[in-house]
Amino acid sequence: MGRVGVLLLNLGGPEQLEDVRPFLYNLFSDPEIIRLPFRWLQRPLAWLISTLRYTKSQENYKAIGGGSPLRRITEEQAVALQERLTQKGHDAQIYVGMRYWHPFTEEALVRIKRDKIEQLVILPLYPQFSISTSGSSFRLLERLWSEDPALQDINYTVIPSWYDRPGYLQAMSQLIAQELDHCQDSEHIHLFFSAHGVPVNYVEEAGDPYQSEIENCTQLIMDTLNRPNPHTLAYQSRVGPVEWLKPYTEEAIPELAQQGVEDLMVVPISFVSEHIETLEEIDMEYRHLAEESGIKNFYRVPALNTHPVFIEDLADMVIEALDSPQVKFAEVAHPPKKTKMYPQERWEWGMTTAAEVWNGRLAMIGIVAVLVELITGHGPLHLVGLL
Ligand SMILES: C=CC1=C(C)c2cc3[nH]c(cc4nc(cc5[nH]c(cc1n2)c(C)c5CCC(=O)O)C(CCC(=O)O)=C4C)c(C)c3C=C
Ligand SMILES: [Fe+2]
Repeated sequence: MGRVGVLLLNLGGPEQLEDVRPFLYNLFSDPEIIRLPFRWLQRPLAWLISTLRYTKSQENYKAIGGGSPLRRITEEQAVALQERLTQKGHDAQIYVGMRYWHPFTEEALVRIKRDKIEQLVILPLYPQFSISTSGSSFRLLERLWSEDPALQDINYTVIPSWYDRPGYLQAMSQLIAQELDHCQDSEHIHLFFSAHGVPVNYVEEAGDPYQSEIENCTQLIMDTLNRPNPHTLAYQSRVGPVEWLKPYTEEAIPELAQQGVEDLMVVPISFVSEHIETLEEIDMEYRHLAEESGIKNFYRVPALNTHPVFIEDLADMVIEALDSPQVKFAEVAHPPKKTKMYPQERWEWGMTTAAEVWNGRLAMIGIVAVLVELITGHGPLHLVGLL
């Protein structure tokens, strides 16, 4: 086997407050983040949204110390992974490729070429696949590969998602168990799995497997944890006016409080590192909301970061990927679209949406017929030659 490299993919985050606006511009310029009917609208809209959003976003980054810790933690994960691979007898160089901030994916590829890597394992640091995260990075890589013959010489393989790996599930349940064991009467604590949301149309129309992977992952973690605690899954970090996956975290927390839940433990589920959405959104905004809603004890399970069981599993994933048939971008970058059937297209008898739509259509034909007769002096049947 030639020189081995591992490319860790993540989203990236602004390291200082001045980075927030250009970071948001990069994020919203991505058609996998905002899906628009016209490509030419993407950049003007990205400029508008980043301009309108950055001061509020800067306040959030200020609240967690002035920048995202995502780069530092991802680089620590890279070092830990390299050490674990070495201990397992595998010499590999690890690269970090962020989608929207430094070190950009493009920068990582320059280093990969410079180091003359021959075998590359591409490993997204998102346990579950979404078009908006791993999918976006895979599409970018697919394009960069198609434009660069030097990259085409590298034997690469992609790991699309890994939420069902026993090591990852074990590490997550260890973190939850540890947190529960610090509390009294821990069996009464309600476990609240909070995943990053995506717009509903990603799942229902674009075929994003994200929701089903998140649901399976939650169940697998609960099975591995093997404790009697009740649990709920909800989705956080909604952006913009369209409908996102439900229940929304900000609605589910007060609802649980109303049902009498007093002890809530939030488990961040779609992230493996601490970042703005754990440190600010969960630890500050949702904690405040929970306390206002009547939750007495609010706990949060930490992100995996460099948890040794997790790093061990990443190392095993890399070794297994090197020994398995290669997975190419074309297989993972484009999930098959779903053909959505709207309720008004599915015929059912009775006072249904379909009947209402057909009544409307027939009424429109009637109105047009009357207008035609008023204007031409002849009815439609006369006009088509039937009378
Ligand atoms: C699985 C994880 C993530 C999914 C799915 C995801 C989808 C998604 N995100 C936005 C909008 C924003 N995301 C932002 C930051 C951000 N998002 C994730 C993860 C997922 N995003 C991470 C790891 C980060 C970086 C956090 C950091 O520490 O800097 C932001 C910027 C932060 C803010 O202003 O709130 C935005 C905006 C959309 C629209 C989307 C799906 C379509
Ligand atoms: Fe996000």
